[in-house]
Amino acid sequence: MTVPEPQARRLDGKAFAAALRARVAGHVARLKDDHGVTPGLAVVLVGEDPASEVYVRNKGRQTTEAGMASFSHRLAADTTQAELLDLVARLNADPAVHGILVQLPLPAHLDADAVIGAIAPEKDVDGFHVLNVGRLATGQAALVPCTPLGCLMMLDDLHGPDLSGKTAVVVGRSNIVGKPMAQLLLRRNATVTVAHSRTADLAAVCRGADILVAAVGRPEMIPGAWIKPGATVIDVGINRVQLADGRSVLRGDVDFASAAAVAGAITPVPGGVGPMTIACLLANTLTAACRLHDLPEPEGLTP
Ligand SMILES: Nc1nc2c(c(=O)[nH]1)N[C@@H](CN(C=O)c1ccc(C(=O)N[C@@H](CCC(=O)O)C(=O)O)cc1)CN2
Repeated sequence: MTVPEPQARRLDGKAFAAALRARVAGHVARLKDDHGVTPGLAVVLVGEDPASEVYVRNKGRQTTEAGMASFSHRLAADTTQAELLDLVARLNADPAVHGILVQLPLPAHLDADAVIGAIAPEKDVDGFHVLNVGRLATGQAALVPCTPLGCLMMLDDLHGPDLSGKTAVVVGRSNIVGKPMAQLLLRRNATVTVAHSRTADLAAVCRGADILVAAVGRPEMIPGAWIKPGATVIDVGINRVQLADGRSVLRGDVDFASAAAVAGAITPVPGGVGPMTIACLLANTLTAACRLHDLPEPEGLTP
């Protein structure tokens, strides 16, 4: 089998995230020195999902490294809805906590929508509360979901803040990625299509995209043949795949080898969008702290 030559620029999310974290840490140090405010992030994990354990540990470590206060709440898998809501109410009322994040997925017996709806919108650093969703959709100051915010920052860096005349296709319509990503691209004046599993001729729709964001959660579903030559490809998929030799590896929603031979720029998996998720969480926590204390927000951390 011949492996196609990569021609696309590889967008290094690890380096981008490290630079963003350093910027956030600088702002946090100034906030502490000038105003005596230490941004605080509370992360709630219910149960023992192994991937969530890793993400939550990384969130706590990176929060502390940025000079912020980290509050970790680990609850048993059989925690009741009432117990979880009680914790959220206490965090809402705690002045040392500026950001609250409940790690998803929650165990099946818990109602995630109700839990997210109970988080004070001004502390909802995930940007999942309906008030923040509505604010984003209507162009008002919102807290924006971390993964799409990270994608936007990488796109801004590559294309600048105006995507007028460009066609963007988002494959996937989740509340966490697909829908907010489409809103953010609209804000940048792109002409946006949201495609999904019921879209007719998905290949042709994708081939029309100057910017293609893949967020479907199906390993390597999008081949290079679906990509417009020179397009920017942002791969949000993080799929764990078992190889024939027994090894477990991470794969995106895009077939990297064939896509990189056609695209102009592409994010890899791992090391693309993933690391931006936690860096943007830190940025959102800083933004929330500034807003809660009525202080000016640092530039470039919100869309
Ligand atoms: N409350 C939330 N829950 C979940 C979110 C979220 O934004 N808020 N997103 C995902 C998980 N997630 C953060 O919580 C997350 C996913 C991936 C990465 C990341 O850095 N990925 C690396 C690979 C890591 C690995 O080896 O597994 C990469 O892509 O390079 C960070 C955070 C679901 N839940």
